[in-house]
Amino acid sequence: MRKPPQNPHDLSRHDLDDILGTINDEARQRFGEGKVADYIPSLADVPADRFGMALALPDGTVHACGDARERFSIQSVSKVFTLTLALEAIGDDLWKRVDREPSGDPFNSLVQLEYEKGIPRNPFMNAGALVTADVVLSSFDDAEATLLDFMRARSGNPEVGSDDVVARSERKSGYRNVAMANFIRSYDNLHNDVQQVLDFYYLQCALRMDCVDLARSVQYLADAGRCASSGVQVTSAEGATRINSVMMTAGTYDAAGDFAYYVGLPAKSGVGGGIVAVVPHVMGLCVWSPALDEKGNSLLGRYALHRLTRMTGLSVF
Ligand SMILES: NC(=O)CC[C@H](N)C(=O)O
Repeated sequence: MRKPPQNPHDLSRHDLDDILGTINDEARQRFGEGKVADYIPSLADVPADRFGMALALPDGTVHACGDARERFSIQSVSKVFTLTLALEAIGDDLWKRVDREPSGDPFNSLVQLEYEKGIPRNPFMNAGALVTADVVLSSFDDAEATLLDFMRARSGNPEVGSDDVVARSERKSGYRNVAMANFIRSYDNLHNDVQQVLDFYYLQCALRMDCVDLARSVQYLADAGRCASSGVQVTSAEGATRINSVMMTAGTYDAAGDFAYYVGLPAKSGVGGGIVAVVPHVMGLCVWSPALDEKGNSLLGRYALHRLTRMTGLSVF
């Protein structure tokens, strides 16, 4: 077994390519495990036997393997970026409307909302992401254009866009999200029209990006808020630390404890099979494989991040 380096900076570029190659080979041997999400009809057609992984360093270089250039529906991975926009727009006032505690419940759970009077547990469960979406809608004249510009600048890819077919499919089948949004509205914790909030939320979830785009997009969280693709200071060093901490405790829903245990990195998953993760001060990462485990996280994505932290010694613990 490879001995973890004493210092992450001891890893050469050759080592990184080697490690990605090994993980890619191992992951492909496990195709067939897990199940592609089918509750959003247009996601059900995505082939399960795909695996890609990419990592982006602060100097702008990227290492990738497998299907890292195949685009997929980023779904809840988008919640990292809307959280960043909302925090930049209204700062700590956000925490009056959404908490930052782990939920221990599935991403689409409604159960705590009534006890907690319409204040969602964290910005990464659907309920919290709807409130965050509402804040973004109230804060920018054209929230959709702001989000698209943000994603294009972070990824360095001007072609990033949202997939209308997926957004419409979710609009048709999103009964739970409709219930949740109306319930939150009944506590006055949504300020815009409910349908407008839902439509913005579906648009953000339906963004299509690949692993390289997404590794580049989260890299600012690994470099004290500075985005290598654009040279922009996206958030302060403190802002990046805070977002990473919420990813650590709530980014993978009721599997956050399991991720801390096996992976040990701030991470955010989506039901499209993508997971972004951050090695603070070292790199932004994205892994994608569409088949999910029973908690709704990519099964091979979790495996790959586990292997990466074990092979490199890079974990926050
Ligand atoms: N965990 C996810 O990726 C869920 C996002 C999905 N759009 C939903 O609202 O159900």
